[in-house]
Amino acid sequence: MEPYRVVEEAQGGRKLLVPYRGARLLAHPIYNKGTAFTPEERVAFGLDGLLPSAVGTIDRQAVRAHESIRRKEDPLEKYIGLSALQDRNETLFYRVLLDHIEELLPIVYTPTVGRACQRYSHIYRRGRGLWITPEHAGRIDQVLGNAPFDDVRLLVVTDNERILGLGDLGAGGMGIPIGKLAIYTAAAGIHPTRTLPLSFDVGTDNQALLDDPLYIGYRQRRLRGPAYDALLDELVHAIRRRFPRALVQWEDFKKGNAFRVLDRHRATLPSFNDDIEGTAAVALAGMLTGARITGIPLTQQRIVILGAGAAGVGIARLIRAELERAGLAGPALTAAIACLDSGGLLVDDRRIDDEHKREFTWPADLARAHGLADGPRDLAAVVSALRPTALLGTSGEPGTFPEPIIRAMAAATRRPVIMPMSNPSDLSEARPADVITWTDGRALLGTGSPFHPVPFGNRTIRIGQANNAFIFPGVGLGALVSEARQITQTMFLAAAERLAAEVDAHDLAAGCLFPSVAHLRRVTVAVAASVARAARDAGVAARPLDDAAIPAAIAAAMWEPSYLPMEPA
Ligand SMILES: NC(=O)C1=CN([C@@H]2O[C@H](COP(=O)(O)OP(=O)(O)OC[C@H]3O[C@@H](n4cnc5c(N)ncnc54)[C@H](OP(=O)(O)O)[C@@H]3O)[C@@H](O)[C@H]2O)C=CC1
Ligand SMILES: CC(=O)C(=O)O
Ligand SMILES: [Mg+2]
Repeated sequence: MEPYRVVEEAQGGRKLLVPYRGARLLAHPIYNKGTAFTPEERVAFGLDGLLPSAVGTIDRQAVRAHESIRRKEDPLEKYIGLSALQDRNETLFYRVLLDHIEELLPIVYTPTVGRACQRYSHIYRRGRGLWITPEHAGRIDQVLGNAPFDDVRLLVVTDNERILGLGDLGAGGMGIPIGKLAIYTAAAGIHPTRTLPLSFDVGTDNQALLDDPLYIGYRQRRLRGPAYDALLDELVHAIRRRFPRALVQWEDFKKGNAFRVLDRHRATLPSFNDDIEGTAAVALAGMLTGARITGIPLTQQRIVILGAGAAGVGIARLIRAELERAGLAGPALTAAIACLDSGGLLVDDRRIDDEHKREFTWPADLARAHGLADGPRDLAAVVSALRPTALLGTSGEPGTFPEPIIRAMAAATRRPVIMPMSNPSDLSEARPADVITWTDGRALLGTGSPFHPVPFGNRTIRIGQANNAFIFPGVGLGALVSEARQITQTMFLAAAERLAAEVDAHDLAAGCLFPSVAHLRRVTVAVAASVARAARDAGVAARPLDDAAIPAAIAAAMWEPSYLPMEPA
């Protein structure tokens, strides 16, 4: 591990201390400036003759790099091109990503990252981040010492078992931590040297991968049970020791491990599960924006969630917490949220072994009071009986919001909130153009993956993205600036409320539940400020900041992708 060092100069300038020269410097993505090395730097760092004559600027380089990405037609080729740029010159990669965030987020993130994860072993070029396997047991601390930089503040860790809605993708899941951290850097300005993607590669039960001669991962069936826990405990303690200031984001673990790992390590190190908690905050934000548009307060909404896994349970927990804060209690609180799994509505006259589902299981009496005593309790029956004002999908099953159900929603509610949140796009519970047609343009929509705007009548409807990308960068940034020791539920409530508040009057009038992704960086700063405040108020901030001090602390923590003058280290 090496330090990344920037020195402040007396005149207020900043210089980067660089430990490499010549070809090694050009090959280092963190320090490389390509054609933008100045004539003086070319002499000082032994680069003369290694670069063409013209001295470029990052602006011109960004135009060239963007042109070459645009020329590619296949999104997967664009992904490969962008990864190559990231591996060559990270500053330029982030500059291009930020300049074209709406166009490129669907490449580095959902939906294309899903395809990249599926094809990972076949498109693999170069390692990034760390891969921890059972072969490292007993020496994980030493392996963490091989990370390229020493002051890591943020890790995104996956065990690859539930990558988006695509299931167990083995070592290919690494595309997700890499993509999430790219969003952290683009949206929250976390410097790339402070981030570390980590694949907890404990094997795969995906037979096609095990049979693939090109598979790059740990070619064994998944480690499970106490051996899994012991390896993860070792990893967590090694992270604590090596990177004592780091926050960990657990990502795309399958439900059982997702809940267990989160609970087991919540107090060991600042950590959160993005699929359970980040997703919940984006869903709650969508509900709060919906309430702003319709004027129906959250406490009077009837909410149905299709999918009672990690995401669905997380959403139900956070919405319930918000409802409790608003004074709802008892049976009214229970009745406000109906959750369904593949067996239909969760009711206690059914056998439900999953303890997390039981948190949202209705007493049979409540189901009976709503006319759901006998007969099917599938989504169609539930929508017909409850006449919900909001329908959220976290099932990972495409087409599970079919026309009759959406039409029934629209018949009962003037402006129903409909959020098919499953990823990637092909797994969305419904396609926005259909939902808009079936509701005569009245639905308030949010989708997990990006969809093109939909023309309807004389207007074009922008589809808001109900994706945790609007939440986790602000939660991470707010937690880091306040040096939060734990990530609390109140921090996610604050993030959700702030995201909803960031939807402007124009978007509200147009019926958009979320801001445009083009504003991701501005929204992230706002969310981070609210999260830092919530961390302070919850008493978990080692650096409790006054409201007035928060904006400056956030601005100081954020990196802009531009080149610094260099000096030999
Ligand atoms: N937009 C966003 O920001 C996010 C979206 N997601 C997406 O949510 C999806 C689910 O993720 P996750 O919760 O982790 O997955 P899980 O596997 O934990 O949960 C899936 C749930 O859906 C239920 N289900 C599956 N098929 C049906 C069906 N036909 N009808 C009703 N219920 C069904 C399952 O039922 P059973 O329990 O009976 O098997 C289970 O309860 C993924 O596609 C993921 O990409 C996740 C995180 C963030
Ligand atoms: C967005 C996300 O985290 C997921 O689909 O898993
Ligand atoms: Mg996820």
